[in-house]
Amino acid sequence: MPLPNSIIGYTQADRVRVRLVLEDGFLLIDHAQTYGNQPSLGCFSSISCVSASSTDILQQNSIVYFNVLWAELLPSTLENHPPILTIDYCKVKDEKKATLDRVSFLIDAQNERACDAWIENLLNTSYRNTIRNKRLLVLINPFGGQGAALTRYKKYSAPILAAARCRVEEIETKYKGHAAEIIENMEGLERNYDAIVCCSGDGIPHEVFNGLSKRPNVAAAFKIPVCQLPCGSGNALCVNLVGSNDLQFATLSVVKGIPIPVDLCALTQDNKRYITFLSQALGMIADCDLGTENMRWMGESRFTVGLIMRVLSGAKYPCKVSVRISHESRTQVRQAYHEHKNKAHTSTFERTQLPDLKYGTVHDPIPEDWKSIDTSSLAVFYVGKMPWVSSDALFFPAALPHDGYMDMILIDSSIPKKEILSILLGVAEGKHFDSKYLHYYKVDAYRIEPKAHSGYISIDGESFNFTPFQVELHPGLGTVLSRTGQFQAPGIGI
Ligand SMILES: Nc1ncnc2c1ncn2[C@@H]1O[C@H](COP(=O)(O)OP(=O)(O)OP(=O)(O)O)[C@@H](O)[C@H]1O
Repeated sequence: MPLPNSIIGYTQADRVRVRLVLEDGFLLIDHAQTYGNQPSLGCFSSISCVSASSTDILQQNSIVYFNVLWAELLPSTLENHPPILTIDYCKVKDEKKATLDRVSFLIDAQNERACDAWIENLLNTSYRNTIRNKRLLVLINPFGGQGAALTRYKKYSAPILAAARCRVEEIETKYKGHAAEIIENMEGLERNYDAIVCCSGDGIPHEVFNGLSKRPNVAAAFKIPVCQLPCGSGNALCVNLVGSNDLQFATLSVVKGIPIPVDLCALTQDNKRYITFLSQALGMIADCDLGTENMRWMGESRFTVGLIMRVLSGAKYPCKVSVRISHESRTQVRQAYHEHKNKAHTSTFERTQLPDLKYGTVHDPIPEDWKSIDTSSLAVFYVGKMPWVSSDALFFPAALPHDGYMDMILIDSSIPKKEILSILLGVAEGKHFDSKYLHYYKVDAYRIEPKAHSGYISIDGESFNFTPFQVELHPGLGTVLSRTGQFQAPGIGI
């Protein structure tokens, strides 16, 4: 028997009769059915009053399925009091901010069974693209976001996860590297969880991907989606997957997110092998990120101030870059972007072991077909696998989750200082992409060898040794939870 797609209920406050209809894309809470085109006689407790046209009714009294968390029928506890239908959902503003809310209706006792079936229909539709009652492993860095991560999680995220009836295990990280250890060693991780949620900055996801790479069955481990509740100082993973760093909106996206495969990068340095999911930087960006700790008192502007100081002083970062470039001109990069943008996501990775390194490690000879760029005057070396590197820096507008390339930006310090400044201060909207003063390549492997004795290397925002490293791609190795199945970035025009 098909499940019913509408049910009659009554508002609790004034017993106004309403029809709850499962429309295409949203749940309609319809006064008009009862009263024709007349204004309604009352209001719902949590939804604004309806007064004018049917368009207003639609706009004001509908809940998009993505925002529906749960619905249930509470049997009546008092004699002669009908059962109550409750619908928990997130009120969403501008596709960026969310708040938890609930609407409730009285149901005729004789409609109880029909209402149960309707609820099933509503939940099936609301969770069409993802798992219901997700089992979540939440890793909380209590020091993330200047020590506010735990409090913010409890206040803003936990209530939404509870409303969605997720089954949650929370673990606080106790020291640097703890998240990687938890993920590497947890028994039954693949069996017991539907997602790993990093309640942190980008440091914990970095550790999680590295922990997953050490599991005995790497293919199964990397199928667990990783996602982020933005509770750190840098929350790029969330910005790319959710399109906002509002904690409640991100929590809704954890509940409703769609698993998608993402390329991950293998990095070798000294005698170690790592996974990096976001970015690798040397030069001004790494310097401003990691070398401005003494300016933390300035808050977020330390990065901009650090940048201006370095550009004005003509800072240079001599190094040798050897790179396997797949798309070199901006036209080729655009073509590659549009070719891959709408391709179906199919993860090709099936072996149980971490894939072999196609190009060896940083200690092996450099393949002959790699291009060599030997420069004493590099200003910026930045490689990314996701468009946003922070909520206000769209450094890699052409990056895609699963195109098999990393995006590389090189800027030489010999260009006019005002051009470097305008590029770096203009990344907020990704407008630098068309600047003739920078190189923007799609690459699939590279090595960088710094020539100075000391400096900063930033990998996913974390500080690494200042020694040569080499990176190549593992296409589609990782899985993340995306709000829409894509990265949330404007992309680049044709
Ligand atoms: N209990 C802990 N004590 C100290 N360091 C920790 C702890 N838990 C996690 N860490 C480490 O803190 C680092 C930063 O974490 P995260 O990215 O979550 O926060 P953040 O606020 O963005 O920090 P930062 O501004 O330092 O990047 C990571 O390297 C992580 O391993």
